[in-house]
Amino acid sequence: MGIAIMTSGGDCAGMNPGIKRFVEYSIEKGLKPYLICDGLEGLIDNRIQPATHADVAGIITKGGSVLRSSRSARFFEPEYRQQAYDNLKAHGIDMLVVLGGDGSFRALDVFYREFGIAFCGIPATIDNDIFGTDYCLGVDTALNVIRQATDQIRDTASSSRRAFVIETMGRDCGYLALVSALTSGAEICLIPELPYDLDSLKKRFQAEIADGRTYMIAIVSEGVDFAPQLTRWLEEEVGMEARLTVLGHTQRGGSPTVLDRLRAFEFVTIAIDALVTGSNDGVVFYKNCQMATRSISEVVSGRSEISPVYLEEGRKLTR
Ligand SMILES: Nc1ncnc2c1ncn2[C@@H]1O[C@H](COP(=O)(O)OP(=O)(O)OP(=O)(O)O)[C@@H](O)[C@H]1O
Ligand SMILES: O=P(O)(O)OC[C@H]1O[C@](O)(CO)[C@@H](O)[C@@H]1O
Repeated sequence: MGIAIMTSGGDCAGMNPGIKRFVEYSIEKGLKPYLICDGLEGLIDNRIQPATHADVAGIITKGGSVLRSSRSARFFEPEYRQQAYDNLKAHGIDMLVVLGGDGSFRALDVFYREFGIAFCGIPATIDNDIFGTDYCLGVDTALNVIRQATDQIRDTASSSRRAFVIETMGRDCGYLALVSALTSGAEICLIPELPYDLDSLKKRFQAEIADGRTYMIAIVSEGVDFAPQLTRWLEEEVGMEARLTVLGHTQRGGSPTVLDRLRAFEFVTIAIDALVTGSNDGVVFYKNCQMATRSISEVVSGRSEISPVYLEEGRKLTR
C-alpha cells in the first residue's frame, strides 16, 4: 500500500525529523513510502518519488524541509486537483501525511472529499495557532531562536543605556511573543490578544528610569503591527535611545531542538497508525500531555487560544 508525505505552507524546524520517522516507520509497517517535493505544487506537477532509508539519512539535524514546501494558488482550481489525483493513482498512493498549517489541512480535506485519498495532518507551524492542539512542530526551535537573539540583545542594551524593540512572527497569534517575553524577562510585550496602554507604560518607565533603570526590552508580535511606532515612542515619549530588531525568517530556521525532534517522531507515528486503522481525515493533536487524532472539521471549527495563565502574566507587560 502506497503512503506519501509532503510539507506544505510555511516550513519549520521539526519537519525533517518527521520525514525521517515517516520513511522508517512506513517501511516497518510494510507500507511503500513516497516523498512529494515542493508541497501542493509538487503534487500537481508529479514531483513524487519512492523513498528509501538512504533518502533520509542524516537529515534529523537539519532545519527547514528537505522536501521543500509551497503555497499553491493552483490547488484551489479543480482541474489541478484532478491532475494531483491522477499522479497519486499512477503511483498507487492511497494515503497522505501532510506537515503544515490549517490551510494545508483544509486543502487535503477538499481533496479527500473529491477523490477519497485519506490524509492525516500534522500541525507544523511556528505560529502555534491551530485549534485543538497545545503544540505545533517548530515552535520550540523558534522560541529558542528568539531566546538566543533576545539574550544577545540584552548584552548590548545593558551596555548602552538603550531600549530595544524585538519584533517576532506569529501572524495573528501572539504566542511566540508572549512566551518569549515571559522567558526572557522583557519589560513590554504587545500581542494581538491583549490591549495595551501607552500612557500607563510611560508613567511606569519614567518612574523606573528615575529609580535607576538604564535599559529595557520590548517584544512585539508582528500581528500588532506596531514595532517601528513603539521604537519611536520610546525615544520621543520615554526619552530613551531606542533600536528595532525584526527577527523575521530567522525564526523559521535552525537545527530542530530535542523537543521538536521527539514530537515529530510521536506525531508521525500516530498519523501512520491512524491511517492504517481507517482514519480518513484526521489531524494529530497534543493536549494535556496526550496525543491522538481528531477530525479536520473539528480543527477548522474553532480558534486557538493562548493559556489564560500566560495571558494574565502578559497583561502586566502591556501597561
Ligand atoms: N480551501 C482550500 N482549497 C484548496 N486548497 C487550499 C484551501 N485552503 C488552503 N489551500 C492550499 O493550502 C496551501 C497552504 O495553506 P496556507 O498557505 O494557509 O499555509 P498553512 O498550511 O496554513 O501553513 P502556515 O501556518 O505555515 O501558513 C495554500 O497555499 C493552498 O494551496
Ligand atoms: O514566508 P512567508 O510566506 O512570507 O510567510 C510569513 C508568515 O509565515 C509564518 O512564518 C508561518 O505561518 C508566519 O509567522 C509569517 O507571518
